[in-house]
Amino acid sequence: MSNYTGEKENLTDDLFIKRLHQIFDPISVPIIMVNKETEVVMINESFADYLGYPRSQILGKKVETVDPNTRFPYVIKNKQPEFAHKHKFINGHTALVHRIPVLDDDGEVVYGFGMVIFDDLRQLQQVLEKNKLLEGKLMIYQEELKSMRGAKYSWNSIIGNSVIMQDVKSIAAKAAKTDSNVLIVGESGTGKELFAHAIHNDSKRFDGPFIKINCAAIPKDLLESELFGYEEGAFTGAKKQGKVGKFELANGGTIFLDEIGDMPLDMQVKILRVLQEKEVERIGGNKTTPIDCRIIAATNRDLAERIKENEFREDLYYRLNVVNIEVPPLRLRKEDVEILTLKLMEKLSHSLGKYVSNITVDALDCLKTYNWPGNIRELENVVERAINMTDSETIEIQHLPTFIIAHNPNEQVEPTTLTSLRHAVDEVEKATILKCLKAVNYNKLKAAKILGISRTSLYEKIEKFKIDAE
Ligand SMILES: Nc1ncnc2c1ncn2[C@@H]1O[C@H](COP(=O)(O)OP(=O)(O)OP(=O)(O)O)[C@@H](O)[C@H]1O
Repeated sequence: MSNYTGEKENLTDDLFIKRLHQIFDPISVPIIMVNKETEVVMINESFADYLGYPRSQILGKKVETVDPNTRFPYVIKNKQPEFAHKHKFINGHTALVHRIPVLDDDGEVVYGFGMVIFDDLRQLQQVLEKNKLLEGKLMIYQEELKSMRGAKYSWNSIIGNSVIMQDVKSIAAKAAKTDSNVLIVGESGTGKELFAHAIHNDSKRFDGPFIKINCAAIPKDLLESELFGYEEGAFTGAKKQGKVGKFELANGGTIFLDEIGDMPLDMQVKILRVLQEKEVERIGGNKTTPIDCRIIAATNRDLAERIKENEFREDLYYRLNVVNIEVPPLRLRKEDVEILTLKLMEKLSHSLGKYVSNITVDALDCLKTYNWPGNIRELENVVERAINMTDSETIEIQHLPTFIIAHNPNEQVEPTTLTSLRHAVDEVEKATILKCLKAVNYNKLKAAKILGISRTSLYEKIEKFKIDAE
């Protein structure tokens, strides 16, 4: 620093000005310096071009004579800089300029420094418009990225008013407020993933990423690179630029290890290491990256059993199972079937673009007595199928699959008896049609209306059941 002041003091004024020109000429931004008498002592080529005069005609002249609108006299008098001021030049251009007084050690003005930061305000306008557009686009991408990386579901997405579900939700809500690892257990299709999303969304990490990996769906030899990533050229077939692993992607947020019970033992060891060391190392890499992410794991396997069979590491189990959430199967909360069915009808009607809002009591009773081995996922499928089957706004019993209609909760139905059950249904159908035909004096149009089927379909059934309809 002392060098800088010392050197400047040794320079003659002429040399100093020469140096300034040498510095500012190569710069394409218009720059000017005036002395305290507002005489131009330096003007770079860019500024001279901008004003449209040769430099020799400007140097040494009072700046007011070159540019009558100049505010340099005020800046020098008031010793106050003006930043990004709008200025109309004699050449008719409106620009944005800085004017800065240069003070000596005693605070007295020695020079005035000026530069044009935008030589055409229309350009600035365009830049601002472009920026606005880019900001808008950025917001859309950020939203998209959030929905791709983020957790979609909240507590409201988890439908169920049964006491058992209320209890599970309240445990999960408490877990959300801690930063402990969570293990969610329950049969397939019970909504474990919904719980994982809701916990993340209600946690302090809600703003961070939510990264899901299904440990059972990814081939064993790819799982490691999915979880930990790899460096360039780590193995044959590796992407040139390498790959970021799920743990790194989840940094600052939550990683959801779905189907953890199916994770191979060697990978369990590696996960345990990440949990203990809180850092990951990419395959083929030689540096570790610190990781701050919460783990939510889920499984439909009996982990205690897997531990006994030496298929799951006990130490990993304890690390993951800090908070345990057990999502009950649907058969243990049959009181939720009605609300779930209605909400699913609403949701699926919307996505299928077919408005179906009612379900008959018979059809609903049938759903309530079924045991739902596939849980809510199965109910979702059944409701979707029924919406597709119905021609009205109502789901009726005949829109449900036969295996649900045939289900008898008090009796174990053997597959072989299903034919006779179907036969029984046929018998009931035949008797009902016959009764109806008799009641309307064999008027087929009236009978079809009462039975809620088309005339063609009635004729087909008369034919099928060999009913004497004359
Ligand atoms: N309580 C619920 N309310 C509304 N929808 C639910 C509920 N539980 C589950 N679902 C729906 O059921 C389907 C299965 O849920 P989810 O994938 O969360 O189950 P899972 O227990 O994680 O299953 P798996 O063990 O097979 O991965 C999803 O479409 C989900 O939206």
